[in-house]
Amino acid sequence: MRRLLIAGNWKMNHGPSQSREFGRDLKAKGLQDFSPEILLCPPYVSIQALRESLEGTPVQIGGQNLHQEPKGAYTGEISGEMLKEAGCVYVLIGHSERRQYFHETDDLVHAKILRAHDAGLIPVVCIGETLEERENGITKDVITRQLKGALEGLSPEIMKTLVLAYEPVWAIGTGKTATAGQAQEVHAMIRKILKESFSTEISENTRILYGGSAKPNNAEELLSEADIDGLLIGGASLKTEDFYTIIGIAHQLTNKG
Ligand SMILES: O=C(CO)COP(=O)(O)O
Repeated sequence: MRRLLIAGNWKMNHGPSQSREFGRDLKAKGLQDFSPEILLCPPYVSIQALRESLEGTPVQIGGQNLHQEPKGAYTGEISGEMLKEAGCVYVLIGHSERRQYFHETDDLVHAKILRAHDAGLIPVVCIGETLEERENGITKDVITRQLKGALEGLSPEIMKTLVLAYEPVWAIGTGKTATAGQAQEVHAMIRKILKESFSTEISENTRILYGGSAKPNNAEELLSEADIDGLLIGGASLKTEDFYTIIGIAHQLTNKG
């Protein structure tokens, strides 16, 4: 059974005071009886404020990235251990903005997954094709390459907890959501690759989130698809009301698998 996961990626938005305010507002709405797992990934400096303001709620905190080494002379970077100590449970790895602006490769994504696991964090590994790749009809090749590059050789132990997020680059921050059908098609393909590369069990148990202009008005349609096990939300996760509404929609739909 795959428990739905509703995750927010705040990217470079919401400093400590805004995060605290968001946390207070969300907590005030009451989250105790919701069935989906809830995750928020704020900027590093806001982790503590958000965690403290959501104390006593089921909301979990995640990092947006980590360095592939455990420590050392890497100015401006953050380690998995530090994220863990700060209270993170998850960490995003290989987001398309990291791949595009910070030149992260599939090999680096693979190294970061291993590091996250060693640090006791659950990786949320992001994959997705660009508009050009989709228009050239190579979505399947791109997804296959990203998946194999990131996951090949990982132990069943890591695969058992790891979460995938399919985020078509052309749908991120553009207001252009993949249709539920387009997303489902790729999610089903990802599950097939997992089955071929690992096992039926891993394929059936791995959660695959969708990300890219997910909003209150399309959440139900997306989450109703058989292979969509949650959402990774950018813009709409910055507003308490929108994020809360999406969690409520997921609650109504409960688990998959
Ligand atoms: O990149 C995303 C989440 O990681 C999606 O961002 P938007 O929801 O703003 O399109």
